[in-house]
Amino acid sequence: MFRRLWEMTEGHRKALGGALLLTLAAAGLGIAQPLAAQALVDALTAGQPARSSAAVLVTLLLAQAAVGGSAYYLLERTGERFTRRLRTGLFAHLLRIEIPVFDRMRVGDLLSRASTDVLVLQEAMTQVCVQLAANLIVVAAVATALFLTDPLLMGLVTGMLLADALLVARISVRVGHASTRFQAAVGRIAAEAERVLGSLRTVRAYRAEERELRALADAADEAYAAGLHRVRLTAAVNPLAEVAVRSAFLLVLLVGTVRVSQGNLSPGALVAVLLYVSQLAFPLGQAIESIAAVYKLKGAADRVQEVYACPAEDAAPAAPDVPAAVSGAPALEIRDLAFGYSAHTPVLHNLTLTVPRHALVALVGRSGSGKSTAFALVNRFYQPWSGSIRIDGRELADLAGPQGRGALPAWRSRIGWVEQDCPVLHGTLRENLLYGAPDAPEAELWRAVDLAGLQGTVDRLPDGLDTEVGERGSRLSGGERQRVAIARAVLPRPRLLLMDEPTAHLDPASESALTTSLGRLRRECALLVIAHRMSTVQAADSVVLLDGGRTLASGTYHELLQSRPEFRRLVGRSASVPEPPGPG
Ligand SMILES: Nc1ncnc2c1ncn2[C@@H]1O[C@H](COP(=O)(O)OP(=O)(O)OP(=O)(O)O)[C@@H](O)[C@H]1O
Repeated sequence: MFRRLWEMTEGHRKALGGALLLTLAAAGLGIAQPLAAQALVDALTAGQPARSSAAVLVTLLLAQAAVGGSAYYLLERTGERFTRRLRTGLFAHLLRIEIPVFDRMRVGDLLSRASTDVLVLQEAMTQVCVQLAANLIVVAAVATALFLTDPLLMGLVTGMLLADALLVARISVRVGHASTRFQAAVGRIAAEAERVLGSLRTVRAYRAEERELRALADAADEAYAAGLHRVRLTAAVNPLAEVAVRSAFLLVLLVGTVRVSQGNLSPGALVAVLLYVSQLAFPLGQAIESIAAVYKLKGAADRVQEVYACPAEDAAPAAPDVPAAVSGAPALEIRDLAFGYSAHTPVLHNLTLTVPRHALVALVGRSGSGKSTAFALVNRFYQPWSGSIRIDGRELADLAGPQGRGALPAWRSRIGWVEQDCPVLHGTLRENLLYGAPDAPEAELWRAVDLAGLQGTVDRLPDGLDTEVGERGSRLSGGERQRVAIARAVLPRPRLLLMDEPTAHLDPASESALTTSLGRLRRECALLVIAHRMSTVQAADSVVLLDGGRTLASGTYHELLQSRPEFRRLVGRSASVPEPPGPG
Protein backbone atom coordinates (compact mmCIF):
# COMPACT_ATOMS: atom_id res chain seq x y z
CA MET A 1 0.00 0.00 0.00
CA PHE A 2 2.73 2.45 0.94
CA ARG A 3 4.59 1.58 -2.26
CA ARG A 4 1.43 2.28 -4.25
CA LEU A 5 0.94 5.55 -2.42
CA TRP A 6 4.51 6.48 -3.26
CA GLU A 7 3.96 5.59 -6.95
CA MET A 8 0.84 7.72 -7.05
CA THR A 9 2.79 10.76 -5.90
CA GLU A 10 4.92 10.74 -9.04
CA GLY A 11 4.91 14.16 -10.68
CA HIS A 12 3.63 15.79 -7.47
CA ARG A 13 6.51 15.01 -5.14
CA LYS A 14 8.04 18.50 -5.17
CA ALA A 15 4.73 20.13 -4.28
CA LEU A 16 4.05 17.52 -1.60
CA GLY A 17 7.57 18.01 -0.20
CA GLY A 18 6.94 21.79 -0.11
CA ALA A 19 3.61 21.24 1.67
CA LEU A 20 5.34 18.94 4.15
CA LEU A 21 8.04 21.51 4.91
CA LEU A 22 5.45 24.25 5.37
CA THR A 23 3.36 21.98 7.64
CA LEU A 24 6.42 21.24 9.76
CA ALA A 25 7.35 24.91 9.86
CA ALA A 26 3.81 25.76 11.03
CA ALA A 27 4.09 23.03 13.70
CA GLY A 28 7.48 24.45 14.79
CA LEU A 29 5.99 27.94 15.02
CA GLY A 30 3.17 26.45 17.12
CA ILE A 31 5.60 24.68 19.45
CA ALA A 32 7.58 27.89 19.97
CA GLN A 33 4.52 29.83 21.11
CA PRO A 34 4.38 28.39 24.68
CA LEU A 35 8.02 29.42 25.18
CA ALA A 36 7.23 32.96 24.02
CA ALA A 37 4.11 33.00 26.21
CA GLN A 38 6.20 31.81 29.16
CA ALA A 39 8.73 34.60 28.58
CA LEU A 40 5.91 37.16 28.34
CA VAL A 41 4.26 35.95 31.56
CA ASP A 42 7.63 35.84 33.40
CA ALA A 43 8.39 39.38 32.25
CA LEU A 44 4.95 40.70 33.31
CA THR A 45 5.07 39.01 36.70
CA ALA A 46 8.61 40.32 37.29
CA GLY A 47 7.48 43.84 36.32
CA GLN A 48 10.00 43.96 33.45
CA PRO A 49 9.39 45.46 29.95
CA ALA A 50 7.32 42.93 28.01
CA ARG A 51 7.01 44.67 24.62
CA SER A 52 9.57 42.54 22.81
CA SER A 53 8.15 39.26 24.22
CA ALA A 54 4.65 40.31 23.17
CA ALA A 55 5.94 41.24 19.71
CA VAL A 56 7.61 37.82 19.38
CA LEU A 57 4.41 36.07 20.41
CA VAL A 58 2.24 38.06 17.96
CA THR A 59 4.77 37.48 15.17
CA LEU A 60 4.77 33.76 15.89
CA LEU A 61 0.95 33.66 15.82
CA LEU A 62 0.72 35.55 12.52
CA ALA A 63 3.56 33.58 10.95
CA GLN A 64 1.94 30.29 11.95
CA ALA A 65 -1.37 31.39 10.42
CA ALA A 66 0.33 32.44 7.16
CA VAL A 67 2.57 29.38 6.88
CA GLY A 68 -0.25 27.00 7.89
CA GLY A 69 -2.59 28.61 5.32
CA SER A 70 0.04 28.30 2.60
CA ALA A 71 0.64 24.65 3.49
CA TYR A 72 -3.09 23.96 3.26
CA TYR A 73 -3.38 25.74 -0.10
CA LEU A 74 -0.36 23.96 -1.57
CA LEU A 75 -1.60 20.58 -0.37
CA GLU A 76 -5.16 21.04 -1.63
CA ARG A 77 -3.96 22.41 -4.97
CA THR A 78 -1.72 19.38 -5.38
CA GLY A 79 -4.70 17.15 -4.56
CA GLU A 80 -6.88 18.87 -7.17
CA ARG A 81 -4.10 18.61 -9.75
CA PHE A 82 -3.62 14.95 -8.94
CA THR A 83 -7.35 14.33 -9.36
CA ARG A 84 -7.51 16.25 -12.62
CA ARG A 85 -4.60 14.29 -14.07
CA LEU A 86 -5.96 10.96 -12.85
CA ARG A 87 -9.49 11.67 -14.14
CA THR A 88 -8.28 12.90 -17.52
CA GLY A 89 -6.05 9.84 -17.90
CA LEU A 90 -8.85 7.55 -16.80
CA PHE A 91 -11.35 9.05 -19.25
CA ALA A 92 -8.76 8.94 -22.04
CA HIS A 93 -8.43 5.23 -21.33
CA LEU A 94 -12.19 4.67 -20.89
CA LEU A 95 -12.89 6.21 -24.31
CA ARG A 96 -10.47 3.79 -25.94
CA ILE A 97 -11.34 0.60 -24.06
CA GLU A 98 -12.07 -2.21 -26.50
CA ILE A 99 -15.78 -2.76 -27.15
CA PRO A 100 -15.83 -6.41 -25.90
CA VAL A 101 -14.98 -5.09 -22.40
CA PHE A 102 -18.35 -3.28 -22.35
CA ASP A 103 -20.09 -6.64 -22.86
CA ARG A 104 -19.01 -7.55 -19.31
CA MET A 105 -18.52 -4.26 -17.42
CA ARG A 106 -21.25 -1.83 -16.44
CA VAL A 107 -21.05 1.80 -17.52
CA GLY A 108 -22.38 3.17 -14.20
CA ASP A 109 -19.73 1.26 -12.28
CA LEU A 110 -17.01 2.58 -14.59
CA LEU A 111 -18.27 6.13 -14.01
CA SER A 112 -18.21 5.57 -10.26
CA ARG A 113 -14.60 4.45 -10.50
CA ALA A 114 -13.73 7.67 -12.32
CA SER A 115 -15.56 9.81 -9.75
CA THR A 116 -15.78 8.48 -6.17
CA ASP A 117 -12.76 6.14 -6.22
CA VAL A 118 -10.60 8.93 -7.57
CA LEU A 119 -11.66 11.13 -4.64
CA VAL A 120 -10.62 8.43 -2.14
CA LEU A 121 -7.23 8.33 -3.82
CA GLN A 122 -6.99 12.12 -3.69
CA GLU A 123 -7.63 12.06 0.07
CA ALA A 124 -5.05 9.33 0.61
CA MET A 125 -2.51 11.07 -1.57
CA THR A 126 -2.67 14.55 -0.05
CA GLN A 127 -3.89 14.69 3.54
CA VAL A 128 -2.67 11.26 4.54
CA CYS A 129 0.66 11.46 2.80
CA VAL A 130 1.64 14.82 4.27
CA GLN A 131 -0.16 14.44 7.60
CA LEU A 132 1.38 11.06 8.22
CA ALA A 133 4.89 12.20 7.33
CA ALA A 134 4.60 15.47 9.32
CA ASN A 135 3.17 13.76 12.39
CA LEU A 136 5.74 10.99 12.34
CA ILE A 137 8.49 13.62 12.19
CA VAL A 138 6.97 15.47 15.17
CA VAL A 139 6.66 12.18 17.08
CA ALA A 140 10.32 11.37 16.29
CA ALA A 141 11.42 14.83 17.50
CA VAL A 142 9.53 14.46 20.77
CA ALA A 143 10.88 10.92 21.19
CA THR A 144 14.45 12.21 20.73
CA ALA A 145 13.90 14.88 23.37
CA LEU A 146 12.49 12.16 25.61
CA PHE A 147 15.50 9.95 25.02
CA LEU A 148 17.88 12.77 25.92
CA THR A 149 16.00 13.35 29.16
CA ASP A 150 15.67 9.75 30.33
CA PRO A 151 16.47 6.73 28.08
CA LEU A 152 14.82 4.18 30.40
CA LEU A 153 11.45 5.94 30.48
CA MET A 154 11.75 6.56 26.76
CA GLY A 155 12.15 2.76 26.29
CA LEU A 156 8.96 2.14 28.29
CA VAL A 157 6.98 4.67 26.25
CA THR A 158 8.31 3.30 22.96
CA GLY A 159 7.38 -0.28 23.91
CA MET A 160 3.80 0.73 24.68
CA LEU A 161 3.44 2.80 21.54
CA LEU A 162 4.87 0.02 19.34
CA ALA A 163 2.38 -2.50 20.76
CA ASP A 164 -0.38 0.03 20.04
CA ALA A 165 0.88 0.57 16.46
CA LEU A 166 0.84 -3.19 15.78
CA LEU A 167 -2.77 -3.41 16.96
CA VAL A 168 -3.71 -0.42 14.81
CA ALA A 169 -2.07 -1.98 11.75
CA ARG A 170 -4.07 -5.21 12.25
CA ILE A 171 -7.37 -3.37 12.49
CA SER A 172 -6.41 -1.09 9.59
CA VAL A 173 -6.12 -4.11 7.29
CA ARG A 174 -9.76 -4.88 8.06
CA VAL A 175 -10.65 -1.20 7.49
CA GLY A 176 -9.08 -1.64 4.05
CA HIS A 177 -11.23 -4.70 3.26
CA ALA A 178 -14.39 -2.94 4.46
CA SER A 179 -13.48 0.04 2.35
CA THR A 180 -13.06 -2.13 -0.75
CA ARG A 181 -16.55 -3.56 -0.20
CA PHE A 182 -17.93 -0.06 0.32
CA GLN A 183 -16.43 1.28 -2.92
CA ALA A 184 -17.72 -1.75 -4.86
CA ALA A 185 -21.21 -1.21 -3.40
CA VAL A 186 -21.12 2.46 -4.43
CA GLY A 187 -20.16 1.28 -7.94
CA ARG A 188 -23.17 -1.03 -7.99
CA ILE A 189 -25.49 1.82 -6.94
CA ALA A 190 -24.15 3.93 -9.82
CA ALA A 191 -24.60 1.05 -12.28
CA GLU A 192 -28.19 0.40 -11.12
CA ALA A 193 -29.01 4.12 -11.22
CA GLU A 194 -27.60 4.40 -14.74
CA ARG A 195 -29.65 1.39 -15.86
CA VAL A 196 -32.89 2.73 -14.38
CA LEU A 197 -32.52 6.40 -15.36
CA GLY A 198 -31.38 5.39 -18.86
CA SER A 199 -34.63 3.44 -19.36
CA LEU A 200 -37.02 5.65 -17.43
CA ARG A 201 -39.77 5.46 -20.06
CA THR A 202 -39.69 1.65 -19.97
CA VAL A 203 -39.75 1.73 -16.16
CA ARG A 204 -42.83 4.02 -16.19
CA ALA A 205 -44.59 2.06 -18.94
CA TYR A 206 -44.26 -1.18 -16.96
CA ARG A 207 -45.10 0.54 -13.66
CA ALA A 208 -41.84 -0.79 -12.27
CA GLU A 209 -40.96 2.26 -10.13
CA GLU A 210 -41.48 0.44 -6.84
CA ARG A 211 -39.49 -2.63 -7.92
CA GLU A 212 -36.66 -0.48 -9.22
CA LEU A 213 -36.68 1.60 -6.05
CA ARG A 214 -36.35 -1.62 -4.04
CA ALA A 215 -33.40 -2.70 -6.19
CA LEU A 216 -31.75 0.70 -5.69
CA ALA A 217 -32.56 0.63 -1.96
CA ASP A 218 -30.99 -2.85 -1.73
CA ALA A 219 -27.82 -1.52 -3.32
CA ALA A 220 -27.91 1.47 -0.94
CA ASP A 221 -28.39 -0.94 2.02
CA GLU A 222 -25.35 -2.89 0.88
CA ALA A 223 -23.27 0.31 0.77
CA TYR A 224 -24.67 1.31 4.19
CA ALA A 225 -23.71 -2.05 5.76
CA ALA A 226 -20.19 -1.90 4.32
CA GLY A 227 -19.86 1.78 5.33
CA LEU A 228 -21.07 1.06 8.86
CA HIS A 229 -18.61 -1.80 9.25
CA ARG A 230 -15.84 0.54 8.16
CA VAL A 231 -17.01 3.23 10.60
CA ARG A 232 -17.09 0.69 13.49
CA LEU A 233 -13.52 -0.38 12.79
CA THR A 234 -12.36 3.23 12.39
CA ALA A 235 -14.12 4.13 15.67
CA ALA A 236 -12.13 1.34 17.33
CA VAL A 237 -8.84 2.54 15.84
CA ASN A 238 -9.12 6.26 16.59
CA PRO A 239 -9.20 6.13 20.46
CA LEU A 240 -6.27 3.70 20.51
CA ALA A 241 -3.77 6.55 20.30
CA GLU A 242 -5.36 8.28 23.27
CA VAL A 243 -5.43 5.05 25.28
CA ALA A 244 -1.77 4.36 24.43
CA VAL A 245 -0.64 7.87 25.37
CA ARG A 246 -2.65 7.87 28.64
CA SER A 247 -1.29 4.43 29.55
CA ALA A 248 2.25 5.57 28.78
CA PHE A 249 1.64 8.68 30.90
CA LEU A 250 0.49 6.60 33.88
CA LEU A 251 3.34 4.12 33.48
CA VAL A 252 5.90 6.91 33.32
CA LEU A 253 4.30 8.52 36.37
CA LEU A 254 4.51 5.26 38.34
CA VAL A 255 8.00 4.20 37.31
CA GLY A 256 9.26 7.78 37.38
CA THR A 257 7.96 8.36 40.93
CA VAL A 258 9.75 5.20 42.12
CA ARG A 259 12.95 6.34 40.38
CA VAL A 260 12.63 9.82 41.93
CA SER A 261 12.13 8.29 45.41
CA GLN A 262 15.23 6.12 44.85
CA GLY A 263 17.17 9.21 43.84
CA ASN A 264 17.79 7.99 40.29
CA LEU A 265 15.79 10.79 38.63
CA SER A 266 15.28 14.47 39.47
CA PRO A 267 11.69 15.72 39.93
CA GLY A 268 12.29 18.28 37.18
CA ALA A 269 13.29 15.56 34.70
CA LEU A 270 10.13 13.61 35.57
CA VAL A 271 7.97 16.70 34.89
CA ALA A 272 9.77 17.20 31.57
CA VAL A 273 9.24 13.55 30.56
CA LEU A 274 5.55 13.77 31.46
CA LEU A 275 5.17 16.96 29.41
CA TYR A 276 6.81 15.27 26.41
CA VAL A 277 4.54 12.23 26.68
CA SER A 278 1.46 14.48 26.74
CA GLN A 279 2.79 16.30 23.67
CA LEU A 280 2.74 13.00 21.79
CA ALA A 281 -1.05 12.61 22.00
CA PHE A 282 -2.15 14.86 19.14
CA PRO A 283 0.39 13.94 16.41
CA LEU A 284 0.20 10.27 17.34
CA GLY A 285 -3.62 10.29 17.12
CA GLN A 286 -3.48 11.90 13.68
CA ALA A 287 -0.77 9.50 12.49
CA ILE A 288 -2.88 6.52 13.58
CA GLU A 289 -5.94 7.91 11.73
CA SER A 290 -3.75 8.38 8.68
CA ILE A 291 -2.54 4.75 8.79
CA ALA A 292 -6.16 3.54 8.73
CA ALA A 293 -6.90 5.94 5.87
CA VAL A 294 -3.97 4.62 3.85
CA TYR A 295 -5.51 1.16 3.99
CA LYS A 296 -8.75 2.62 2.58
CA LEU A 297 -6.80 3.50 -0.51
CA LYS A 298 -6.41 -0.16 -1.43
CA GLY A 299 -10.00 -0.70 -2.55
CA ALA A 300 -10.11 2.48 -4.61
CA ALA A 301 -6.66 1.89 -6.11
CA ASP A 302 -7.65 -1.66 -7.11
CA ARG A 303 -10.83 -0.44 -8.78
CA VAL A 304 -9.02 2.30 -10.71
CA GLN A 305 -6.27 -0.16 -11.61
CA GLU A 306 -8.87 -2.58 -13.03
CA VAL A 307 -9.98 0.10 -15.49
CA TYR A 308 -6.40 0.65 -16.62
CA ALA A 309 -5.97 -3.11 -16.98
CA CYS A 310 -8.81 -3.27 -19.56
CA PRO A 311 -7.32 -3.58 -23.06
CA ALA A 312 -7.67 -0.38 -25.06
CA GLU A 313 -7.40 0.58 -28.71
CA ASP A 314 -4.44 2.47 -30.10
CA ALA A 315 -4.59 6.19 -29.26
CA ALA A 316 -2.69 7.28 -32.36
CA PRO A 317 -4.54 9.50 -34.86
CA ALA A 318 -5.01 8.25 -38.41
CA ALA A 319 -1.75 8.20 -40.32
CA PRO A 320 -1.55 11.26 -42.64
CA ASP A 321 -0.55 9.27 -45.75
CA VAL A 322 -2.75 6.17 -45.85
CA PRO A 323 -2.47 4.25 -49.12
CA ALA A 324 -4.98 5.02 -51.86
CA ALA A 325 -7.65 2.55 -52.96
CA VAL A 326 -6.50 -0.41 -55.06
CA SER A 327 -7.67 0.28 -58.59
CA GLY A 328 -10.73 -1.75 -59.53
CA ALA A 329 -11.14 -3.25 -56.04
CA PRO A 330 -14.66 -3.39 -54.61
CA ALA A 331 -15.65 -0.98 -51.82
CA LEU A 332 -15.97 -3.89 -49.38
CA GLU A 333 -14.86 -7.47 -49.69
CA ILE A 334 -15.36 -10.00 -46.90
CA ARG A 335 -13.83 -13.46 -47.34
CA ASP A 336 -14.35 -16.53 -45.15
CA LEU A 337 -14.94 -14.52 -42.02
CA ALA A 338 -15.30 -16.50 -38.79
CA PHE A 339 -16.03 -15.00 -35.39
CA GLY A 340 -17.73 -15.66 -32.05
CA TYR A 341 -18.29 -13.56 -28.94
CA SER A 342 -16.99 -16.36 -26.73
CA ALA A 343 -14.42 -19.05 -27.51
CA HIS A 344 -15.79 -22.23 -29.13
CA THR A 345 -19.17 -20.60 -29.92
CA PRO A 346 -18.93 -19.23 -33.44
CA VAL A 347 -21.57 -16.73 -34.56
CA LEU A 348 -20.20 -16.21 -38.08
CA HIS A 349 -18.85 -19.12 -40.15
CA ASN A 350 -16.99 -18.37 -43.36
CA LEU A 351 -19.04 -15.29 -44.16
CA THR A 352 -18.33 -14.04 -47.68
CA LEU A 353 -19.77 -10.99 -49.45
CA THR A 354 -18.76 -8.22 -51.83
CA VAL A 355 -20.05 -4.65 -52.16
CA PRO A 356 -18.92 -3.14 -55.48
CA ARG A 357 -18.32 0.60 -55.66
CA HIS A 358 -21.50 2.69 -55.79
CA ALA A 359 -23.59 -0.44 -55.37
CA LEU A 360 -26.45 -0.98 -52.94
CA VAL A 361 -26.24 -4.42 -51.34
CA ALA A 362 -28.95 -5.64 -48.98
CA LEU A 363 -28.01 -8.00 -46.16
CA VAL A 364 -30.98 -10.13 -45.15
CA GLY A 365 -31.48 -13.06 -42.81
CA ARG A 366 -33.53 -14.27 -39.92
CA SER A 367 -33.17 -12.63 -36.53
CA GLY A 368 -29.94 -13.78 -34.90
CA SER A 369 -28.34 -14.85 -38.18
CA GLY A 370 -25.37 -12.52 -37.53
CA LYS A 371 -26.11 -9.38 -39.59
CA SER A 372 -25.30 -6.87 -36.82
CA THR A 373 -22.27 -8.95 -35.86
CA ALA A 374 -20.98 -8.66 -39.43
CA PHE A 375 -21.35 -4.85 -39.18
CA ALA A 376 -19.54 -4.80 -35.85
CA LEU A 377 -16.65 -6.66 -37.46
CA VAL A 378 -16.51 -4.34 -40.47
CA ASN A 379 -16.30 -1.45 -37.97
CA ARG A 380 -13.56 -3.44 -36.20
CA PHE A 381 -15.28 -3.29 -32.82
CA TYR A 382 -14.30 -6.98 -32.52
CA GLN A 383 -11.41 -8.83 -34.12
CA PRO A 384 -12.28 -11.73 -36.46
CA TRP A 385 -11.05 -15.22 -35.66
CA SER A 386 -10.08 -15.80 -39.28
CA GLY A 387 -10.81 -14.56 -42.78
CA SER A 388 -10.29 -11.14 -44.28
CA ILE A 389 -12.09 -7.81 -44.60
CA ARG A 390 -10.92 -5.37 -47.26
CA ILE A 391 -12.10 -1.84 -47.89
CA ASP A 392 -11.07 -0.49 -51.31
CA GLY A 393 -8.80 -3.53 -51.61
CA ARG A 394 -6.85 -2.71 -48.42
CA GLU A 395 -6.73 -4.70 -45.20
CA LEU A 396 -6.57 -3.00 -41.80
CA ALA A 397 -2.82 -3.61 -41.47
CA ASP A 398 -2.20 -1.80 -44.79
CA LEU A 399 -3.47 1.44 -43.25
CA ALA A 400 -0.98 1.52 -40.37
CA GLY A 401 1.29 4.54 -40.13
CA PRO A 402 4.79 4.70 -38.64
CA GLN A 403 5.41 2.03 -35.94
CA GLY A 404 2.31 0.20 -37.16
CA ARG A 405 -0.07 2.66 -35.46
CA GLY A 406 -3.13 4.66 -36.46
CA ALA A 407 -4.70 1.93 -38.62
CA LEU A 408 -8.07 1.83 -36.80
CA PRO A 409 -8.94 5.54 -37.13
CA ALA A 410 -7.84 5.42 -40.78
CA TRP A 411 -10.04 2.37 -41.34
CA ARG A 412 -13.09 3.87 -39.64
CA SER A 413 -12.68 7.19 -41.47
CA ARG A 414 -13.64 5.31 -44.64
CA ILE A 415 -16.87 4.00 -43.19
CA GLY A 416 -20.14 5.77 -42.44
CA TRP A 417 -22.40 3.97 -40.00
CA VAL A 418 -26.13 4.46 -39.50
CA GLU A 419 -27.14 2.48 -36.42
CA GLN A 420 -30.55 0.86 -36.13
CA ASP A 421 -31.77 3.02 -33.26
CA CYS A 422 -30.05 6.08 -34.78
CA PRO A 423 -28.65 7.51 -31.53
CA VAL A 424 -28.69 11.30 -31.53
CA LEU A 425 -26.55 13.05 -28.93
CA HIS A 426 -27.63 15.81 -26.58
CA GLY A 427 -26.85 19.16 -28.21
CA THR A 428 -27.96 21.05 -31.31
CA LEU A 429 -28.82 19.51 -34.65
CA ARG A 430 -25.71 21.17 -36.12
CA GLU A 431 -23.44 19.62 -33.46
CA ASN A 432 -24.91 16.22 -34.21
CA LEU A 433 -24.41 16.55 -37.95
CA LEU A 434 -20.81 17.77 -37.57
CA TYR A 435 -19.95 14.94 -35.15
CA GLY A 436 -17.85 13.00 -37.65
CA ALA A 437 -16.40 16.05 -39.45
CA PRO A 438 -16.23 18.98 -36.99
CA ASP A 439 -14.45 21.24 -39.50
CA ALA A 440 -16.73 20.57 -42.48
CA PRO A 441 -17.64 23.79 -44.35
CA GLU A 442 -21.24 25.02 -44.38
CA ALA A 443 -21.75 23.93 -48.00
CA GLU A 444 -20.81 20.33 -47.13
CA LEU A 445 -23.21 20.41 -44.21
CA TRP A 446 -26.12 21.45 -46.44
CA ARG A 447 -25.11 18.85 -49.01
CA ALA A 448 -25.44 16.14 -46.33
CA VAL A 449 -28.78 17.62 -45.18
CA ASP A 450 -30.02 17.44 -48.75
CA LEU A 451 -28.73 13.89 -49.35
CA ALA A 452 -30.47 12.61 -46.22
CA GLY A 453 -33.73 14.36 -47.10
CA LEU A 454 -33.50 16.41 -43.91
CA GLN A 455 -34.19 19.83 -45.44
CA GLY A 456 -37.91 19.80 -44.55
CA THR A 457 -37.13 18.99 -40.90
CA VAL A 458 -34.53 21.77 -40.65
CA ASP A 459 -36.99 24.30 -42.12
CA ARG A 460 -39.65 23.22 -39.65
CA LEU A 461 -37.52 23.39 -36.50
CA PRO A 462 -37.75 26.72 -34.60
CA ASP A 463 -34.02 27.44 -34.68
CA GLY A 464 -33.15 25.43 -37.78
CA LEU A 465 -29.81 23.70 -37.43
CA ASP A 466 -29.25 25.35 -34.05
CA THR A 467 -32.28 23.70 -32.43
CA GLU A 468 -31.55 21.66 -29.32
CA VAL A 469 -32.56 18.05 -29.97
CA GLY A 470 -32.92 16.97 -26.31
CA GLU A 471 -31.44 14.04 -24.44
CA ARG A 472 -30.84 11.21 -26.94
CA GLY A 473 -32.69 13.29 -29.56
CA SER A 474 -35.98 13.00 -27.67
CA ARG A 475 -37.41 16.08 -29.43
CA LEU A 476 -37.17 14.42 -32.85
CA SER A 477 -39.38 11.73 -34.36
CA GLY A 478 -38.01 8.28 -35.22
CA GLY A 479 -37.91 9.11 -38.96
CA GLU A 480 -36.21 12.45 -38.27
CA ARG A 481 -33.59 10.78 -36.08
CA GLN A 482 -32.88 8.36 -38.91
CA ARG A 483 -32.36 11.20 -41.39
CA VAL A 484 -30.08 12.98 -38.89
CA ALA A 485 -28.07 9.75 -38.52
CA ILE A 486 -27.78 9.41 -42.32
CA ALA A 487 -26.70 13.04 -42.77
CA ARG A 488 -24.13 12.65 -39.98
CA ALA A 489 -22.75 9.49 -41.57
CA VAL A 490 -22.41 10.91 -45.10
CA LEU A 491 -20.96 14.29 -44.12
CA PRO A 492 -17.35 13.01 -43.90
CA ARG A 493 -17.79 11.48 -47.41
CA PRO A 494 -17.22 7.80 -46.50
CA ARG A 495 -16.28 5.22 -49.13
CA LEU A 496 -18.74 2.75 -47.66
CA LEU A 497 -21.99 3.39 -45.82
CA LEU A 498 -23.23 0.71 -43.43
CA MET A 499 -26.86 1.11 -42.59
CA ASP A 500 -28.91 -0.92 -40.14
CA GLU A 501 -32.51 -0.23 -41.12
CA PRO A 502 -34.87 0.43 -38.25
CA THR A 503 -37.19 -2.52 -37.64
CA ALA A 504 -39.90 -0.14 -36.40
CA HIS A 505 -42.65 0.74 -38.80
CA LEU A 506 -42.07 3.78 -40.97
CA ASP A 507 -45.08 5.41 -42.55
CA PRO A 508 -45.29 5.09 -46.36
CA ALA A 509 -44.05 8.67 -46.86
CA SER A 510 -40.96 8.06 -44.66
CA GLU A 511 -40.35 4.70 -46.30
CA SER A 512 -40.41 6.20 -49.78
CA ALA A 513 -38.19 9.09 -48.53
CA LEU A 514 -35.73 6.47 -47.29
CA THR A 515 -35.74 4.67 -50.65
CA THR A 516 -35.16 8.01 -52.42
CA SER A 517 -32.29 8.78 -49.99
CA LEU A 518 -30.71 5.41 -50.72
CA GLY A 519 -30.86 6.14 -54.46
CA ARG A 520 -29.10 9.49 -53.92
CA LEU A 521 -26.53 8.06 -51.49
CA ARG A 522 -25.58 5.40 -54.01
CA ARG A 523 -24.15 8.09 -56.25
CA GLU A 524 -21.88 9.12 -53.37
CA CYS A 525 -20.61 5.82 -51.96
CA ALA A 526 -21.18 2.09 -51.75
CA LEU A 527 -23.97 0.95 -49.43
CA LEU A 528 -24.40 -2.20 -47.38
CA VAL A 529 -27.81 -2.17 -45.74
CA ILE A 530 -29.24 -4.59 -43.20
CA ALA A 531 -32.65 -4.59 -44.84
CA HIS A 532 -35.86 -5.23 -42.97
CA ARG A 533 -38.08 -3.51 -45.54
CA MET A 534 -39.01 -5.08 -48.82
CA SER A 535 -38.77 -1.74 -50.62
CA THR A 536 -35.04 -1.69 -49.72
CA VAL A 537 -34.49 -5.32 -50.70
CA GLN A 538 -36.12 -4.70 -54.07
CA ALA A 539 -34.15 -1.49 -54.64
CA ALA A 540 -30.83 -3.25 -53.99
CA ASP A 541 -28.43 -4.23 -56.79
CA SER A 542 -27.85 -7.51 -55.03
CA VAL A 543 -29.03 -9.31 -51.94
CA VAL A 544 -26.88 -11.39 -49.56
CA LEU A 545 -28.84 -14.00 -47.61
CA LEU A 546 -27.37 -14.96 -44.23
CA ASP A 547 -28.37 -18.02 -42.29
CA GLY A 548 -26.79 -19.18 -39.04
CA GLY A 549 -23.78 -16.91 -39.62
CA ARG A 550 -23.12 -18.26 -43.16
CA THR A 551 -23.62 -16.70 -46.58
CA LEU A 552 -26.37 -18.94 -47.88
CA ALA A 553 -26.81 -17.24 -51.23
CA SER A 554 -26.38 -13.95 -53.04
CA GLY A 555 -27.92 -12.53 -56.19
CA THR A 556 -30.62 -10.14 -57.30
CA TYR A 557 -33.96 -10.07 -55.57
CA HIS A 558 -35.60 -11.97 -58.43
CA GLU A 559 -32.80 -14.56 -58.64
CA LEU A 560 -33.09 -15.35 -54.95
CA LEU A 561 -36.86 -15.40 -55.12
CA GLN A 562 -36.63 -18.07 -57.79
CA SER A 563 -33.73 -20.13 -56.43
CA ARG A 564 -33.92 -20.01 -52.60
CA PRO A 565 -36.90 -21.28 -50.61
CA GLU A 566 -35.32 -19.76 -47.46
CA PHE A 567 -35.46 -16.32 -49.11
CA ARG A 568 -39.04 -16.90 -50.18
CA ARG A 569 -39.91 -17.85 -46.61
CA LEU A 570 -38.16 -14.73 -45.31
CA VAL A 571 -39.96 -12.53 -47.82
CA GLY A 572 -43.25 -14.29 -47.15
CA ARG A 573 -42.90 -13.49 -43.46
CA SER A 574 -42.40 -9.84 -44.11
CA ALA A 575 -45.45 -7.80 -43.32
CA SER A 576 -44.60 -5.47 -46.20
CA VAL A 577 -45.10 -8.13 -48.84
CA PRO A 578 -48.38 -9.97 -49.20
CA GLU A 579 -48.21 -13.76 -49.04
CA PRO A 580 -47.99 -15.20 -52.55
CA PRO A 581 -51.38 -16.65 -53.46
CA GLY A 582 -51.50 -20.35 -52.58
CA PRO A 583 -52.80 -23.04 -54.95
CA GLY A 584 -56.52 -22.72 -55.39
N1 LIG B 1 -22.34 -8.65 -27.55
C1 LIG B 1 -22.72 -9.92 -27.70
N2 LIG B 1 -22.24 -10.86 -26.85
C2 LIG B 1 -22.60 -12.15 -26.98
N3 LIG B 1 -23.43 -12.60 -27.95
C3 LIG B 1 -23.95 -11.71 -28.81
C4 LIG B 1 -23.62 -10.33 -28.74
N4 LIG B 1 -24.27 -9.70 -29.74
C5 LIG B 1 -24.96 -10.63 -30.40
N5 LIG B 1 -24.78 -11.84 -29.86
C6 LIG B 1 -25.34 -13.13 -30.35
O1 LIG B 1 -24.85 -13.32 -31.67
C7 LIG B 1 -25.86 -13.87 -32.50
C8 LIG B 1 -26.05 -13.01 -33.74
O2 LIG B 1 -26.58 -11.76 -33.32
P1 LIG B 1 -26.76 -10.53 -34.31
O3 LIG B 1 -27.18 -9.36 -33.50
O4 LIG B 1 -25.54 -10.38 -35.13
O5 LIG B 1 -27.96 -11.03 -35.23
P2 LIG B 1 -28.85 -10.20 -36.27
O6 LIG B 1 -28.91 -11.03 -37.50
O7 LIG B 1 -28.34 -8.83 -36.42
O8 LIG B 1 -30.25 -10.21 -35.53
P3 LIG B 1 -31.45 -9.11 -35.63
O9 LIG B 1 -31.97 -9.13 -37.03
O10 LIG B 1 -32.45 -9.65 -34.66
O11 LIG B 1 -30.87 -7.79 -35.21
C9 LIG B 1 -27.11 -14.00 -31.66
O12 LIG B 1 -27.19 -15.35 -31.23
C10 LIG B 1 -26.84 -13.08 -30.48
O13 LIG B 1 -27.47 -13.58 -29.33
